[in-house]
Amino acid sequence: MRELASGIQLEKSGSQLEFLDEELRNYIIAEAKTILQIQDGRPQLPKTLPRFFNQVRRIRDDDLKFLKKETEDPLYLGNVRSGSKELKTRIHVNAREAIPHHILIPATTGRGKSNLVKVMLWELMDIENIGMLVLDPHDEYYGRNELGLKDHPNQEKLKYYTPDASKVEGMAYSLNINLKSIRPEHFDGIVEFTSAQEDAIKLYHNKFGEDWIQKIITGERVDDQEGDKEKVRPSTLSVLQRKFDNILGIYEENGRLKSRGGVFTTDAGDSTIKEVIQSLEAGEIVIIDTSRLMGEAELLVGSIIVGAIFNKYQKYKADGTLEEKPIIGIVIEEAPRVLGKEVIEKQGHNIYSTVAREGRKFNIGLVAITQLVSLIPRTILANMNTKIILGNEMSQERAEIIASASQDLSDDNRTIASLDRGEAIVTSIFTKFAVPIKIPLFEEHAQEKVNKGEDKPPLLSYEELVR
Ligand SMILES: Nc1ncnc2c1ncn2[C@@H]1O[C@H](COP(=O)(O)OP(=O)(O)OP(=O)(O)O)[C@@H](O)[C@H]1O
Repeated sequence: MRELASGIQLEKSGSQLEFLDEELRNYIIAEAKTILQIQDGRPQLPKTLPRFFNQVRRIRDDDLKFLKKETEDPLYLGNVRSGSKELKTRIHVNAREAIPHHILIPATTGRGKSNLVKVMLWELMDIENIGMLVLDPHDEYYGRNELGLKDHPNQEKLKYYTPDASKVEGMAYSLNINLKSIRPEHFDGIVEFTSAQEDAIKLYHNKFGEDWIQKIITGERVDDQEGDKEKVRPSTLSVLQRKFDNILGIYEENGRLKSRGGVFTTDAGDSTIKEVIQSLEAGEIVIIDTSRLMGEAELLVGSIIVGAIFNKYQKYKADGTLEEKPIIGIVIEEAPRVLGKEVIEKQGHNIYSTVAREGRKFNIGLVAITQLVSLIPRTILANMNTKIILGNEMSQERAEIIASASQDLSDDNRTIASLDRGEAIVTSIFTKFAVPIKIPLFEEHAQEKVNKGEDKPPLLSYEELVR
């Protein structure tokens, strides 16, 4: 009947077409898919179909009581969504489980990735024993000039490193990294060197130890044993000098080393890396404002920190103390820069791809954000056991996301394309089914808590109490 009516509509009267009995003829076809069966209040994977002619209705909060059971270390992601209707039921994952199993946030631009990460970090500020390293290329999480993590009531758990700390109101640390903190392996898989350049680096490192970069930049000669032949060709040395200038902003002028941007230096920042690692090991959230760094320098800073943490955690595992240590999470934007197939094939593994493959054993996980999932190898995608899928209009990307999801999303291709800002689907080995959620807008979500904190009566001093 409907098909016939639509034919008439096309050919003749269009929307002016009148039905004698409109109510009777109009109907909506809904396709249903069984995702979960609730038996005695407990969710189970469905083995049977609902009865024929069973009543169909929209989901209600009451139906989701089983989700309300207390999760340990709950990381709130948003509320359950039915279409674009938001329910009251809140969705949490256990942060201590989900982070070491890696979280992937795939989305095209403008769909609310940054907002989601802000909400997640805000929530993590309340959870103990989780250290988060946040490489922040847009300097958007701390909230320098607007509401941000700095406004959280637990702000002492936050450490913010930025190149211009003195200009920041509130507690900020200078992002200075001494060249001596950088070792050749920190560049692995991040910066491409020819084999001649790699040999030169090895030679300088062997000969000058932690001063190796400095000596390359000042062009110190490395002569070979026989004394008459240079082991490093001048052209190789000058390419290395140019690379370090580009990446680190370090160059020589009138016999002195200069630092463009001031992040990498020779005269400060001896303890920065050590302090960051201490904070992470104390379960704090460390934001590194990398907005002034070149992409490679940002990855390098992360590589130095993550490499050191990874080594430490390997040792903790070996000596049986790993479980006493906080979980470590690393937030990285544009993840294909380090997890991309091409990058790994061409430049070999880097510390981030090592964490993606092996971090779970050492309680270290990634929160990887990307617009282009298809660039990441399936083996790595399959290892990312929680995916918070935001809207994506690129069909190839959707296909990859669906193929690597923890639940069957094969019918959800169009749904993913039409997800509005802040709407997402959470698919995870830690949820029984792929849950559609609405992520709150950070400003509203955070303001609620800030206001609540302000409503609290001020703490009384001892004198006031005994008076
Ligand atoms: N959960 C949400 N509810 C309502 N509005 C949202 C939500 N998330 C994001 N928005 C709005 O959408 C816009 C884009 O958000 P956001 O910057 O988080 O997106 P993005 O994916 O990180 O974008 P980009 O890739 O450009 O950084 C913002 O103006 C924000 O206010």
